[in-house]
Amino acid sequence: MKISDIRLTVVGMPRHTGFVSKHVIVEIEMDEGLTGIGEMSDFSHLPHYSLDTRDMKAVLKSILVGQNPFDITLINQELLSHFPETMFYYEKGNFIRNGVDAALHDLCAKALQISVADFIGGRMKEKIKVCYPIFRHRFMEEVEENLKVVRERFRQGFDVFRLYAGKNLDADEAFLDGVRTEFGSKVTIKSLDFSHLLDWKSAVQVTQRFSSYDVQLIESPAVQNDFEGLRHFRMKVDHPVSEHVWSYRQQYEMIKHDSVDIFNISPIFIGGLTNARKAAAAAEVAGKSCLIGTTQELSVGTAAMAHLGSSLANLNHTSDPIGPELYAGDIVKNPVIYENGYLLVPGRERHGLGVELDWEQIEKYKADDLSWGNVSAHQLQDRTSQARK
Ligand SMILES: O=C(O)C(=O)C[C@@H](O)[C@H](O)C(=O)O
Ligand SMILES: [Mg+2]
Ligand SMILES: [Mg+2]
Repeated sequence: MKISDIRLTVVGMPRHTGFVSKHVIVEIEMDEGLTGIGEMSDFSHLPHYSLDTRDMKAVLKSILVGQNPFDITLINQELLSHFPETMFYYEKGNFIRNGVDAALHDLCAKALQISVADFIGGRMKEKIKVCYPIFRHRFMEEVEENLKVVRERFRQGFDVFRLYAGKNLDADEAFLDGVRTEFGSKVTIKSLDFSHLLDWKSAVQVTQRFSSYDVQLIESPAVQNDFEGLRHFRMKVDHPVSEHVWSYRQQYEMIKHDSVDIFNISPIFIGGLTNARKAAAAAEVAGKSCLIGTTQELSVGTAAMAHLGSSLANLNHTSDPIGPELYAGDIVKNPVIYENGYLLVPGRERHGLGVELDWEQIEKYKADDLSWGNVSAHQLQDRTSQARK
C-alpha cells in the first residue's frame, strides 16, 4: 500500500459577487488503484504573491511518493518541515498541507470503505448549523444590495448571517438597522467580524456603538497576534469573542492569556483535518468552545469540514462554511447540500469525503496557475469585485 503519484489542478472560481478565488485540487494516487482528493482552497488572499504550482508538485511528490498513506502523522511531520507554521492567518503553507491531509483522509477512508467522519472518530451530528456572510461595506450604496442578499438567502432557508464590519460604520449601522426593521427576530446576526483590521480599543468603540443590535459574538477584534489586546477587549464587552486558529503557538498564547471564548477552527488555516482536530481538542481541554470557520471552500473542502464538524464534541456555535453557495460553479458531481440553514454531513454509506470530481466542470474553470491578475488590496480584504477606491 504505497502512494504512487500526486496531481495538482488549479481552478479559478468566480463568486456571485464577481470576485474570483483560485483553488488547487489535489489528487493522491495509491498503487492499488484508489485516488484520494483534497482541496487547497482560496489562495486569493493577502499577502499578494503567488506560488509556483509546478514547483509545489515536485516538492510534494518527493515527500509523498512511496509513503504508506495511513502514516498520516509521519507525513504531516514531513510536510511541516517543508511548509512550516508561521504566526500569520493566511499563511499559504497551511493551505498546502490542508489539501494534502484531506486527500490522505479521503484515500484512507476509501481504502477502509468508510466515511471520513467514521475514520476520525465517528459522528456526533449529521448536520451543522451555518451562517451566510455579508461582505464588508465600503460604500453606502452597498447596504441595499446586502439587504437584498439577506432577503434572497432567507427565502432559501438561511436565518443566521454574519457581517464583516469596521470600514464604513454608517453603512454597517444602516445594514444592521435594515435587517432588524425588516426581519426582527426571524433573522439572527451571528457575528461582527473585524478581520484584524482594527486595534482592540477601536473595536471596543465600534462594538459599543452597535450595542443596541442583537449580535451573538465578535470575531477578530484586535490586530493579529495581539493576545493581550484580545483579552482587554474580551473583558470590556459582554459578547463572547472568537478568533481564528492559525498556529499551535498562537492558540497556546490565546489559551494562556484567556483571550477568547470561542476558537474559530478551519482546516485550511491550521493546515489540515489532523491539525484541526488537535486544535479542537486543545480548546476542549481549555474549556473553550469551537466553531468551524472557512476560507470559502468548494465542495471538496466543505465536505472535509462537514466530516470534521460531525466528529467534534465541542462544536457549539453556528459555523461558517458556505463556499458552495457563494460560488457560481463547483468541481464535483455531487455538491454538498444545505438545508434550512444547515450543512448536511455526507452520509455514512458514502466512502471517503463522499464527493466525486466532475472533470467537465473542472475543465470549464481550469486556470494555468495561481497568478493574480489585476486585483487590489481592498478587493482582497473585502472579498468584492468592486474595484472603486
Ligand atoms: O471569518 C473569516 O475571517 C473569513 O471567512 C475570511 C474570509 O476572507 C474568507 O476567507 C473569504 O474568502 O471570503
Ligand atoms: Mg473571521
Ligand atoms: Mg478565503
